[in-house]
Amino acid sequence: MNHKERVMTLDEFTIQELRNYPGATGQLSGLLRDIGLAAKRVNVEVNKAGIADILGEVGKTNVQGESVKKLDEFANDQFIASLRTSIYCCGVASEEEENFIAFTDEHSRKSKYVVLMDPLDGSSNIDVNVSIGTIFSVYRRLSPEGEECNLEDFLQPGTQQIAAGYIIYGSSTMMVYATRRSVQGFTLDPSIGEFCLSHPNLKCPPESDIFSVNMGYYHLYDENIRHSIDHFMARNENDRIYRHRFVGCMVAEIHRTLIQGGIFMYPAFGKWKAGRLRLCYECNPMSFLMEKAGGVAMANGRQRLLELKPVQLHQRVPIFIGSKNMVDTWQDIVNKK
Ligand SMILES: O=P(O)(O)OC[C@H]1O[C@](O)(COP(=O)(O)O)[C@@H](O)[C@@H]1O
Ligand SMILES: [Mg+2]
Ligand SMILES: [Mg+2]
Repeated sequence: MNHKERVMTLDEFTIQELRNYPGATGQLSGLLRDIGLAAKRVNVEVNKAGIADILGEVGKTNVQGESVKKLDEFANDQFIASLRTSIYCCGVASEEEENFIAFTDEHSRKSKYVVLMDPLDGSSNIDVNVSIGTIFSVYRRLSPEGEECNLEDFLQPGTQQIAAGYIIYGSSTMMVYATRRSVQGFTLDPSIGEFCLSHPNLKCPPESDIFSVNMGYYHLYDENIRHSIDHFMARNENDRIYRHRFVGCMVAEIHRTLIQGGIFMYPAFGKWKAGRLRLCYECNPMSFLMEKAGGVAMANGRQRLLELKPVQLHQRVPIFIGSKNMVDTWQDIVNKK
């Protein structure tokens, strides 16, 4: 790189955005910077997980009955602490907390945003050094500013999101977020400890040769879902070849899909009759981001995921998300059956 070309940091970028939109108050920018700061703290622990006492389980289960890993708990505590300190957030809901948390101090009560999050996504990858992530979603509260936030603030349809994004702790650490205007990707430069704008104005390619689904459950999926998956599997050498990927971490699947295109599916089946992934803090934020990047996100062959009205914080939902043409084709197949 020419030494005169300087990559903008997250802080610099959000300040520049403020200049472009003079009506903006800077509160969302401040909130995104606070989330970025918590992510850096989590990143430090993730990076030394093998030598710090951070691998393995805490020895308790969360509200979903899943075993909590030490890193799940650490990430949850870090993000909540940052948001509590932030003057831009009045409350948070997390995968690891049964109920939402309303921040009661004067500054927090006056702020207009609530945050929903999966502090550590892809938990089963932690102990084997495979990509993990954090997912977040930001809504403007419905309750009056100055009061404590309430459950309805957190149960808004995904279409109402103001911003959403993820942090991927992968071979490098990135923060990617969407606002109503665009999707921007920042890579953590460890030499200066800052997220730097590396992937401006991300767009999901409309077509790709990658499909992603847990094939271990193939025989448990409904017939029309199996049929739609079959479409991506070559039967003879003249068939179009698709490549299959499954990382076991939604953040990693979405990140790959955003950059290289493809379709990621997590259908309902067996014990996950309502789907496996969570609507409010996994599927809604990723669907918002994917749509802002030109992709599509469905809850079934006919239902746009973002239009669902959540009825509870930890609700689950099936998801079919990714490149526009591929999800459109998938819909045609699944609706015909
Ligand atoms: O291996 P399985 O059972 O298909 O589950 C994989 C899915 O579980 C998840 O890890 C669930 O998220 P958590 O790790 O936050 O519970 C997703 O990221 C991933 O897509
Ligand atoms: Mg998750
Ligand atoms: Mg999680």
